[in-house]
Amino acid sequence: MSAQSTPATLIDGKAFSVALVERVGAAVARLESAHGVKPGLAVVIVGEDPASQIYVRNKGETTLRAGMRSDTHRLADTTSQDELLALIAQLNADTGIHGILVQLPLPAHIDASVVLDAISPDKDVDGFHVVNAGRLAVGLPGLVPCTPLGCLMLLKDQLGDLSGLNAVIVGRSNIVGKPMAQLLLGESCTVTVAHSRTRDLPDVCRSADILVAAVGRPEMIKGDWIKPGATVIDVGINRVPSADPVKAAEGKTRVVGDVAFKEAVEIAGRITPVPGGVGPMTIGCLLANTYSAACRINNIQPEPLDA
Ligand SMILES: NC(=O)C1=CN([C@@H]2O[C@H](COP(=O)(O)OP(=O)(O)OC[C@H]3O[C@@H](n4cnc5c(N)ncnc54)[C@H](OP(=O)(O)O)[C@@H]3O)[C@@H](O)[C@H]2O)C=CC1
Ligand SMILES: Nc1nc(=O)c2c([nH]1)NC[C@@H]1CN(c3ccc(C(=O)N[C@@H](CCC(=O)O)C(=O)O)cc3)C=[N+]21
Repeated sequence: MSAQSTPATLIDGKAFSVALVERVGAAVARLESAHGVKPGLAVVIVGEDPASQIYVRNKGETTLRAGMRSDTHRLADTTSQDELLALIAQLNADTGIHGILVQLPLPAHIDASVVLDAISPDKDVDGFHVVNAGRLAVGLPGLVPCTPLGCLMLLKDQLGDLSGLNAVIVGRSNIVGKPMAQLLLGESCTVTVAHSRTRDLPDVCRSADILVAAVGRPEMIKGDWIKPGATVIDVGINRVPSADPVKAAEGKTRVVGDVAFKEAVEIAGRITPVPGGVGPMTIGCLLANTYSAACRINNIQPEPLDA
C-alpha cells in the first residue's frame, strides 16, 4: 500500500475541548444568573492509583474553570462496598450536586456494576447506568458516555454528515466501544465492532472510512491497517517507558495511543494525536453532561453547546 503524498491533518482535541469548556462556562454563568442554579460535580475515587489521581485533579481544575462546584471524595482502598454505596446515596440526595462520577477501575472487592447502577440516572454524567445505556440503545434522550461523545463531536466537526460511511470500532467495552457503536449507528454509519476474537483484524480495519481504536494495547494498530485517507480516532491512553533509554532507566514514562502514530499519520487523512486528542474531550464532555444534568433536574431547557 502506498503512502499518501501529504501527512494526515491532526485533529486538535485539546483546542476543541478548551472551546467547549468556554461554551459550557458561559452557559453555566447564564444558568446561575437567570435561575440561581450552580451545577455541581462530585468525583469519587477509591484507592491511590497514580494515573487516576492525575485525571481526577484535571477534572477538578477544569470544573472550577467552568464556574461549577467541584467536590472530590478520596476514599481509602479498604473502603467497603456498603460504605461506597452510602456515599452515593448521600450524593443522590444532595440538591447541590447534579453529576456523580465514580472513577474506574474500582478495587477488586467492589462490584463496579452494583456501584454504577446505584447512581441516580439523572446524575449519571458518565452515562454508565443501565438506564442511560438503554436510552442510548433505543435512541431516547439521556446522558451519553463522555469519551464516545467527545469522539463523535470531533468526527462531526471534521467530516460533517457521517451517513453511509463505514465505521470500524476496535474494542467492545461498555464505556467506550459499545456506546461509540450506538452513536455512529445513530449517525447512519455502517458499523462494525471488532474485538479480541475478530478474525483478520487488519483487513477489517482496512474497510474503515472511520477507524476508532479503543483497545488498551500500545500502538497495536499499524499504518498498513488503515485505508488511505481514512479518519482515525485513537482513544488509547497507554503509559510506556520513555523513548530515551536513560530516562526509561530512571522510570520515566510517556503516553501513547492504540495506533502506531508515526506510520498512521502517513496513510490516514485525519488523525487524533495522543496526548492532545480524545483525552481532553472526555473532560470537556463531562462538564457538558454536568451542565445538561443540572438543567434537566431543574426542568430548565439547556442551551445548545455545539461549536
Ligand atoms: N481518552 C479517554 O478519555 C479514555 C481512554 N481510555 C483508553 O481506551 C482504551 C480502551 O479502554 P476500555 O474500553 O476501557 O478497555 P477494555 O480493556 O475495557 O476493553 C478493551 C477492548 O479491546 C479489545 N481487545 C483487546 N485486545 C485486543 C486485540 N489484540 N485485538 C482486538 N481487540 C482487542 C477487547 O476485546 P474483548 O472484549 O474480546 O476482550 C475489549 O473489547 C485504553 O487504552 C484506555 O486507557 C478509556 C477511557 C477513556
Ligand atoms: N468513571 C470513569 N469515567 C471516566 O471517564 C474515566 C474513568 N472512570 N477512569 C479512567 C478513564 C480514563 N479517562 C481519561 C480522561 C482524560 C484523559 C486526558 O485528559 N488525557 C490527556 C492527558 C494524557 C496524559 O498525559 O496523561 C490527553 O490525552 O491529552 C485521559 C483519560 C477517563 N476515564
